Amino acid sequence: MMAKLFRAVIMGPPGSGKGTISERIAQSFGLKHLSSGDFLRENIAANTEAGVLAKTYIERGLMVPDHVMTRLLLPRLEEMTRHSWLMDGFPCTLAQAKALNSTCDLDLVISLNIPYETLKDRLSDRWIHLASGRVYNMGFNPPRVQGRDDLSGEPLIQHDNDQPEALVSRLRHYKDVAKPVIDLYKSKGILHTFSGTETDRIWPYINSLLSTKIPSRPETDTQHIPLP
Ligand SMILES: Nc1ncnc2c1ncn2[C@H]1C[C@H](O)[C@@H](COP(=O)(O)OP(=O)(O)OP(=O)(O)O)O1
Ligand SMILES: Nc1nc2c(ncn2[C@@H]2O[C@H](COP(=O)(O)OP(=O)(O)O)[C@@H](O)[C@H]2O)c(=O)[nH]1
Repeated sequence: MMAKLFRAVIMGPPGSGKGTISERIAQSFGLKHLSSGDFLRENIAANTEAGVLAKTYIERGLMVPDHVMTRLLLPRLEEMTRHSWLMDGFPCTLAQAKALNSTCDLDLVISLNIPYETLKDRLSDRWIHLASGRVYNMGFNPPRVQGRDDLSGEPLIQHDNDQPEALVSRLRHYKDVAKPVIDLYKSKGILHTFSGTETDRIWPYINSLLSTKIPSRPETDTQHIPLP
């Protein structure tokens, strides 16, 4: 019998630890970590029609329009018929959530609720490897060689919009657009919210929630993760 696949979304403001926690979930539970930012970077690098369009928004520090995001992501998700996944960075608007809803049934949504001061401190110290999207933090998870990506050895950069001046408006925007999405998932009974200032303290709670839903062993290319 074909086992059911597990599909989850992680939401939270910039700097809330979506990427960091997604990596831990992927490692512990074998879900594929999908990231809207990674899909966009791939499409930009490959010069696809959607990638060329998305680039014009990202370069101006703007969100990519919903119709571009859904055109880019939904076909990729529809192809994922053999893997359980965790999506980070999508949906981030109600229109995106409705479009996702028409493609698949989510099992679980994780929402991270992190205080502003914590976000500000983390982001002002976030260093990024542009080509891969890998992130570092000089205190929390520093690179092995200062200023260099662990895998490629290429230089790390900081985004202007991670600096405190840009953060207030990014957070306001997140709150406005995420609220109806969070309300939607709450009404479906699949929303789980985690609050705190340290990823290491939030992680055990997420880990134990997921342990009740999926076995903690890596998924191979040919296996489906069965639900208990
Ligand atoms: N779901 C989405 N809808 C619209 N635009 C998006 C979406 N996801 C990503 N983008 C755009 C805006 C982002 O500036 C850009 C890169 O995304 P991402 O790698 O997630 O970085 P980010 O630094 O803005 O997010 P975060 O700080 O939350 O990690 O792509
Ligand atoms: N100091 C500190 N930094 C953290 C913690 N969790 C994540 N980070 C760092 O904070 C930044 C934002 O995390 P990230 O996972 O990119 O968040 P995202 O924007 O929600 O995807 C990164 O530089 C992480 O390395 C934490 O508990 N403490």
